Amino acid sequence: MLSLQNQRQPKTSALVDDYEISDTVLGLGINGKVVQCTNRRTKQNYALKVLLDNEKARREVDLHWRVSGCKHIVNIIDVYENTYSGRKCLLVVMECMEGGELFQRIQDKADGAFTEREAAQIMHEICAAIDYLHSRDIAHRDLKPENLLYTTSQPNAILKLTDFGFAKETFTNDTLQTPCYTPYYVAPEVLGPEKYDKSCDIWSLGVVMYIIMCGFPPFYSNNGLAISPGMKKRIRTGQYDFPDPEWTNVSQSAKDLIKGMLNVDPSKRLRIQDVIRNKWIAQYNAVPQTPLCTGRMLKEGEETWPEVQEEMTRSLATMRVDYDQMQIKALDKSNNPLLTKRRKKIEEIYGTNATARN
Ligand SMILES: Nc1ncnc2c1ncn2[C@@H]1O[C@H](COP(=O)(O)OP(=O)(O)OP(=O)(O)O)[C@@H](O)[C@H]1O
Repeated sequence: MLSLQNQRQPKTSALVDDYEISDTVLGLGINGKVVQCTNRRTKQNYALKVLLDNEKARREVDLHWRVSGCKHIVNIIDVYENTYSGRKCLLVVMECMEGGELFQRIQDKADGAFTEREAAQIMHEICAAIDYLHSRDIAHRDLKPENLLYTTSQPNAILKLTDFGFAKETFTNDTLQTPCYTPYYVAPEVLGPEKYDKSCDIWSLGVVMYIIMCGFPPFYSNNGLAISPGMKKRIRTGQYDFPDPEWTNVSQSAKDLIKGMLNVDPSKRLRIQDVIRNKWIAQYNAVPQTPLCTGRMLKEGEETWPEVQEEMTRSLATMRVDYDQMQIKALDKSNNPLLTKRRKKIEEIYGTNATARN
């Protein structure tokens, strides 16, 4: 159930009255196409994402809209609720990110032109987006290369995070949203551990930073199959290294930061506050200008890049499921008397499996 508080309402007028939809496809995702559209009055170009209107889509739009004010998050301009061939759709008009994906831009740089300091600046921008979200108790849960886009192809372009399809409010627990539950009386910590969802974003930050520094991922499957059992084990046990020669000149501070973000235990993993306070991020202007081999390695691995993306997508999906289950277990084990009382009441109403619904 979505809170109506502060929730903006989509327009019910026809989108085509205000925007002309073009044939230019900006990107493809599991939820459909993102196409270019043009404001009829201002002639400005925008990106249009079409979603089938359902509860999941409403949540995506609501959360994305709420955090649209952040400089490092793709801005939502307008949302329409229109019907096409009898199907209700949500039409999301966003700023058009003409600069394309982060890793394409790094790959396009001349060999040796990309330095550790630039890498730190990029991480600083991505961390600003995650900090904005986490401080508002929202976890993105789908932070991956293709969701990091540049405003333009100019040198001063801004890097922004998009795609809130898996975003989640970290203090809302569906299991407790029953008529007998009054949220105003309950302290946030009573609602259960919210750390798992946020720690998923920190793991992604660690993987993205690793790739930014060297041009290949920390975990990959040996047999070419996306997320093989071996790869899953390596992720779970934190088996990755910093091989030579790509990592030889990279600073120890950068490696330590990655280690902190890829800690296998989500409760020991760094939090976004630790990350943004880390010297390598906070004082990115003082990071050494050591040339990195990222561009060359990305070029060399161009053919396998779709697999790298696929693997990260699957790893995140696995992690979301695992963490949701850990969260439910942690809730079940909680000794908090108020929670126990509520759980008993829920069980009286819905039966014994009620607390496992999510
Ligand atoms: N505002 C934008 N400007 C330009 N291109 C965009 C914009 N938003 C999305 N795209 C492109 O469209 C692709 C798909 O968008 P998005 O990730 O939002 O859709 P999705 O269906 O949720 O995808 P996914 O499969 O990643 O979950 C992006 O990877 C990107 O290439």
